[in-house]
Amino acid sequence: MPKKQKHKRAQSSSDAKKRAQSSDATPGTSMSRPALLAAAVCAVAAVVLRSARLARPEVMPQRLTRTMRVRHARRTVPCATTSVCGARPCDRVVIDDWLPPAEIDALRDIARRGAAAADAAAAAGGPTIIDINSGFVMAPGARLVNLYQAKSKRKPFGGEDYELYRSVIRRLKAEVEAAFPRASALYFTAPTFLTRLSGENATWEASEPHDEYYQWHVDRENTPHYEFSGLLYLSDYDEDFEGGLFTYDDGSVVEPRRGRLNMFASGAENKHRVTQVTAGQRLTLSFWFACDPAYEFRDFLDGQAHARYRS
Ligand SMILES: O=C(O)CCC(=O)C(=O)O
Ligand SMILES: [Fe+2]
Repeated sequence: MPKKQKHKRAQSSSDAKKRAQSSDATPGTSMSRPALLAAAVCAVAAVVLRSARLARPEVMPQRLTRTMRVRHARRTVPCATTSVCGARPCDRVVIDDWLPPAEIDALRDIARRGAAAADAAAAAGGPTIIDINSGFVMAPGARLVNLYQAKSKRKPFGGEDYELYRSVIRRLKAEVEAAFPRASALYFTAPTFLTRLSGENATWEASEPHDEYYQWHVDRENTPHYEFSGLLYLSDYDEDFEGGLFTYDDGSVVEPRRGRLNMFASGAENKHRVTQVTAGQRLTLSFWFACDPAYEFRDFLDGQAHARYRS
């Protein structure tokens, strides 16, 4: 070891000894008590600041692109109408990376298996709507298929699929209740869908009034007991598909991104539509919550059409 360096080491070890002997030093450290206290105060302040930053919602950008990653973006929107729920926020909230990629892939696979039931008869383009509860799959040009009444003995979904679906819905409920705090509970309601919007048939065109995804609409005007709407995107804008932007009528846009949870109050303040998908496939899980317990959909994977809600 070069002399100079040796000296430096020896010097610093004797310094350390001196510091340890000093009455101001904390046993086992080379820091004085005041310095240690200052460091602890700084560390606590950093944690407090960080959690304050995390607790503060971000403001939703006018166009939330796929590559932006928001932790909890909110736009405050005044309510356009009152509802049976009474006072509640009418905001729009987006949370990214809400579900881990493995669960997104599993939901994508459920959608793929469900949609396959209609594919033989359907034109590839347009929306395919899969109602996991009743088993109905609806696609343009195809007759209505019921997955649970199909002649084939092979059921499209198994126990693990249902378990995942139920668990996702349970977590969604907690998230919607946290995003839109109200005095009383919310109830998961029907219908709920996995939807595939396909751009693969260039000749397919949206037409009034049934292709409502592509038309301006208010969810509560279509289904009066909807209080809060939610969409969990299972595919990436510009990667998995083209077109397919979620657009509010005030011009703000949400680009779908895998794992992006898009929630909003279902009234006229949040009129929206989806622009036509022009290539690829766009997959979404859509769900709604009511505030009237009579519309609660308890055992929602019972294969029954949702003529009755509470089981
Ligand atoms: O898929 C979307 O982004 C929106 C779908 C929608 O508007 C609806 O299901 O009511
Ligand atoms: Fe909608």
